[in-house]
Amino acid sequence: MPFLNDMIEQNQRQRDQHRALNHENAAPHNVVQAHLRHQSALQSRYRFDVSTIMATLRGEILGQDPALQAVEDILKVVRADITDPRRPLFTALFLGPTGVGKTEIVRALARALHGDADAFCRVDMNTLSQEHYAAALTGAPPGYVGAKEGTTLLDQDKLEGTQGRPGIVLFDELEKASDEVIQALLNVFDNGMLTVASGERTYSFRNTLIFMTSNLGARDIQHYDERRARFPRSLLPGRRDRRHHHIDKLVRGKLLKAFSPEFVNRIDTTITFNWIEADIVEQLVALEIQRLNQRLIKHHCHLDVDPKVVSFLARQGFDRQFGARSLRRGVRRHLEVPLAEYLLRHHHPCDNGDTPTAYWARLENQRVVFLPL
Ligand SMILES: Nc1ncnc2c1ncn2[C@@H]1O[C@H](COP(=O)(O)OP(=O)(O)OP(=O)(O)O)[C@@H](O)[C@H]1O
Repeated sequence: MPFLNDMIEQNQRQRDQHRALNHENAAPHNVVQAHLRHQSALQSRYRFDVSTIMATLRGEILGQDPALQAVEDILKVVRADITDPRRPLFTALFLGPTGVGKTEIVRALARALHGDADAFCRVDMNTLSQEHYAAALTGAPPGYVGAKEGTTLLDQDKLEGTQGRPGIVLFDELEKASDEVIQALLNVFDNGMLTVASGERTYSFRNTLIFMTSNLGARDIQHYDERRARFPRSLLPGRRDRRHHHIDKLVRGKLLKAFSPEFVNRIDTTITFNWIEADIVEQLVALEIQRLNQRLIKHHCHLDVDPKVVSFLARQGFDRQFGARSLRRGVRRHLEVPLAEYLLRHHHPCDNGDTPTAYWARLENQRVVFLPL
């Protein structure tokens, strides 16, 4: 009878697994396999879907595959709920040039995880370099000017997250942090706790994804790239891996000069972001227009742009040195300003649901159509 056969087989399997687990000389590999087979369900307190989050991130962040891969790896380990409970869930350091998506990836993650791009606690290390603010993070003696600042610097809810979703904190411009702040962070990396303002308040980072950004080495990357640009073949897509490898080495060297090995050694992942390359510039412009359209929803309008306009904005707005920010400036100048003028003239808050009539302009002899939704 198939049913009996199944039961006999299952019993035999369980006996084998048991024997494998108890066998003194069993190879570790076998033990892990047997043990995994024994587990039937994932027992995780986290309630998010890694592939859904990654699909959102991949739609929002372009040209940064190694960084996206690192975030995916982080999320998998967290979702499986196998991180060390006495430490932060993960610490990642994002390095590289300006305007390439280091902060945006954290915003996109906050949006995908918590439904709000600002649902993360951002600490600007530049501000912390002022002594009295630093005291707010490191714990000032009572009566000291920084002693009461802890509550304003760290947003406990955003930092600690919820039972099913991790909190997110971003320490921006890490290279500007003072030695005391770095020491405080080192303790956080070690035991996931931070006591500030003379012991009055304790923050737990044990359910927190810690991200840090730094522009360390950005100037060296620029010089290196300028030298390479004299040899156009070196900028060909096929050479990118070698170039990225070299830049990564350069930046890591800088990192070790700026911070102690103990600090660097406690960071789980260090990623050097790529320059924005010419071949993704049009996609970035299209993405900026998509973001603008999201913001236009509340005005019941939509912007319809001819692909030739996208090419124009990509051509004239791109400056590699300033990354995607230069493109945003082009979109603002050529699209946002005329649209804002149009909205102010034709779309009054007291319209009572009236939608504006379609508007269109010419940019580089191409149509930019502004449609009522
Ligand atoms: N790779 C990218 N994909 C999509 N959008 C990007 C990307 N890089 C930059 N952007 C756009 O440019 C803006 C600026 O990027 P971001 O704030 O991430 O810069 P950054 O790398 O953190 O630079 P900085 O070190 O100067 O803070 C973002 O808000 C986003 O609109």
